Amino acid sequence: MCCLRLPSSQDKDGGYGGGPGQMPHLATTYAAVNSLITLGKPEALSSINREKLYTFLLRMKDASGGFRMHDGGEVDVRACYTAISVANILNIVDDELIHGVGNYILSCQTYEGGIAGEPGSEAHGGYTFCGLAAMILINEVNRLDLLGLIDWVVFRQGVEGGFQGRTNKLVDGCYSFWQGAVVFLIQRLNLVVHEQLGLSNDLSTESADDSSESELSDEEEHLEGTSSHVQETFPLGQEGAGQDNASDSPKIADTGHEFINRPIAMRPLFDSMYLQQYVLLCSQIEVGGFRDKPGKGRDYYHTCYCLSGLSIAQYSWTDEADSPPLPRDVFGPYSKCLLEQVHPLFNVELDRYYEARKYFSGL
Ligand SMILES: CC(C)=CCC/C(C)=C/CC/C(C)=C/COP(=O)(O)OP(=O)(O)O
Ligand SMILES: [Zn+2]
Repeated sequence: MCCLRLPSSQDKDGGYGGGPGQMPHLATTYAAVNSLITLGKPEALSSINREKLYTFLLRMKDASGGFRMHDGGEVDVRACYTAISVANILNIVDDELIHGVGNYILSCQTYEGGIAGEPGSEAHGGYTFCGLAAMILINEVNRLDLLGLIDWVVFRQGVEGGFQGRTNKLVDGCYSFWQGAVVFLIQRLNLVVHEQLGLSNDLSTESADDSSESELSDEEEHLEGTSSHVQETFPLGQEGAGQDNASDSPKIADTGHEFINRPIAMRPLFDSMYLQQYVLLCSQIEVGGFRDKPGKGRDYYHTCYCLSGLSIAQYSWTDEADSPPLPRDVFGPYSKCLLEQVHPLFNVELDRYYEARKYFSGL
């Protein structure tokens, strides 16, 4: 099993390469850390040299505020996310690491509303997830134009049910996670969205009342009488009050934990059942594994991100972490198809995330 080789992929100066002897790289460091957390045993967690990893992360930091993927490598939003993700989950994040990251990511949000890999490039689902997740982790998500981002992402689900990565491109199973998770994260950002809409809490409550008087759509009926499901619109001034407000912001080390415990107050902005159908019926290969689309071969990357996207879709109607979806929100036989929930900011199984947090917060 490749994970047994991970300690030897750890560079003597910190970080992980793709294999033993290879140069440390942020993408493989992120993959190695998440793999060790998924293994979850103390031997796996204690094998990570956090002090050296921190110095590797600082070495990757660029004057622009962003991070580069490896020594002499490219600076992009993916590097910002992978650096901040491992720093947060390993409890080694500090002000020096996050300094300027928000400015860099902000400079990558495009006229379309999504986020590009670098300033001046095209908005893309992979980088949009990275940028949004990193901004949440550093407590600066209110600086993004979330209304523009919503406008962009809601049009990325194709008639096939899957998501495309960018405008006018084909759908692909891996974007089930990259784009699906963007929506899943936005569902927990209702207060920032409301602020950017210029709605006060009172107005929001009024709009909730108004909509309850209007004729119910199919989705609204879906929500009727389901106490374990999200409200039709935001119950502001109740749960989540003060979130994303500088004075009440969680400490940077706690952002990943605080975020998952936010109640969802916004229904999904994509068709979750249709996405599940794309993943299971179009991306899945009968002999096992997942692919981009019919006609393509399976690979580990698409298997990982199709499954993570499927989990995101299955849990998109639940209103709190750890509560299981209703059978009607899961496509296919419940006992056979229901997946574990993933943490939407780190893409590791939620239970393993909690174990890792317990372990690393005690160090
Ligand atoms: C954490 C981590 C490693 C993040 C990676 C994020 C990610 C998936 C970035 C996308 C990269 C990219 C430009 C793909 C376009 O490929 P394409 O032109 O073949 O595909 P497209 O037609 O779907 O755009
Ligand atoms: Zn893909």
